[in-house]
Amino acid sequence: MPEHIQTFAFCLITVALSVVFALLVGLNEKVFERYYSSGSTSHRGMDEDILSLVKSTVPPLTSKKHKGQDGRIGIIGGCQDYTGAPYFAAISALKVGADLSHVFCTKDAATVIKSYSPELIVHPVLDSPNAVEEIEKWLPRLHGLVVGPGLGREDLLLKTAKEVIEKSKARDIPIVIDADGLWLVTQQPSVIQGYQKGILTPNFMEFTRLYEALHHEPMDSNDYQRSVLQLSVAMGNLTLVLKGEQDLITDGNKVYSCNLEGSGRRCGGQGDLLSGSMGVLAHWAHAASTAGMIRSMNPSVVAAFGACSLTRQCNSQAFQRHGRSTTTTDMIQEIGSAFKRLFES
Ligand SMILES: NC(=O)C1=CN([C@@H]2O[C@H](COP(=O)(O)OP(=O)(O)OC[C@H]3O[C@@H](n4cnc5c(N)ncnc54)[C@H](O)[C@@H]3O)[C@@H](O)[C@H]2O)[C@@H](O)CC1
Ligand SMILES: Nc1ncnc2c1ncn2[C@@H]1O[C@H](COP(=O)(O)OP(=O)(O)OP(=O)(O)O)[C@@H](O)[C@H]1O
Ligand SMILES: [Mg+2]
Repeated sequence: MPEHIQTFAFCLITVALSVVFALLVGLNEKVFERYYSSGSTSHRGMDEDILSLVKSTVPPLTSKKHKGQDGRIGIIGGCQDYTGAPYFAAISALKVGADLSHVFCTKDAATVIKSYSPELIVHPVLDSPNAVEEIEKWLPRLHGLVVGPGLGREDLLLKTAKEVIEKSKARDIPIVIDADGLWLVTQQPSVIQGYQKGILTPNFMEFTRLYEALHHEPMDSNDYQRSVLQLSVAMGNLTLVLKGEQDLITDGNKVYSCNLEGSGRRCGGQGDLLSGSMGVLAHWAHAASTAGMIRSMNPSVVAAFGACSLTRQCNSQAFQRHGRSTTTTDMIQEIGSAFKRLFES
């Protein structure tokens, strides 16, 4: 066969093989997409869609606003044993973009928390005899509440937290429940059951306790997605975030998985950064939803996904600088640039 015909045949076969290969890859992607949209949803396109929804909820910075308009967030927590957790949550809320951050804690925790930062407004009322009245006075001025970081498990403090949750629900305030607030929910699920502006952020142990309290059987550790769906439904389609290697987020309809790369560093306090940021993002998402700017997704799920992505991005950035010595304080220093990268670019 002449040489030019041989070359032509070779090119033809190469082109044909490339076309077949491209078709197979395309088909594979379709199957992948179908699989994920019917089960847990986590792939780049979907992540970007949710992140752009989060972006759309971020209020613009303009010279026309007054202090407080972008969010006044309250943290219920801080007792003799734990002063770091409410501080981490409250300062994270500010760093994400809330204008004011209030901490309602016990008397002996207050001076300690104030001394960490002059930016926080600290109310030493949580163990006072009229604690609920003292906190209730502030509720009309709050846009979001985070209940639980460093709250402790004393009955009296949990009772106060419960009454504050009830009062906040009556005012339609978005409520994130974390840490010892989840201990309360495990004892009395009805305190938040069915509240559409509520979000629970359990770590693995907190989730296990909640699941077993509601389902009266051990959870299936081979299928966390199913367990998280079941628990959300049992809680009246409440938004849940099961934190871990992947953060699983659901309102009982679909499970979204946030697996943006963090690092292998698991220092205490990362969960507090998450719940504090979520308090702000929940306020922004519900405000955007009321204004008709989010229609396709539950605003609580949007806020949860945004806060998980932000926490993991902070973890990754802090780890690049500090490696094994990374602490939550280092992560908090990254909030500004992580936020910009995820939500303002
Ligand atoms: N600096 C501070 O003041 C801090 C205080 N914290 C407070 O400490 C209190 C107790 O919180 P905890 O988170 O310790 O709650 P728990 O007392 O329920 O303990 C959970 C335990 O589960 C373990 N765990 C987590 N994930 C696990 C997994 N996948 N498999 C097995 N074990 C797992 C953790 O190591 C922890 O010991 C809360 O009030 C919390 O806010 C924490 O937020 C950490 C920082
Ligand atoms: N294995 C993991 N890999 C990557 N990121 C993780 C992993 N575990 C947790 N995270 C991230 O850290 C965040 C906090 O989760 P964590 O389980 O540390 O909460 P926590 O136990 O409540 O923390 P805290 O010490 O503040 O109470 C999660 O939302 C997630 O973004
Ligand atoms: Mg925690």
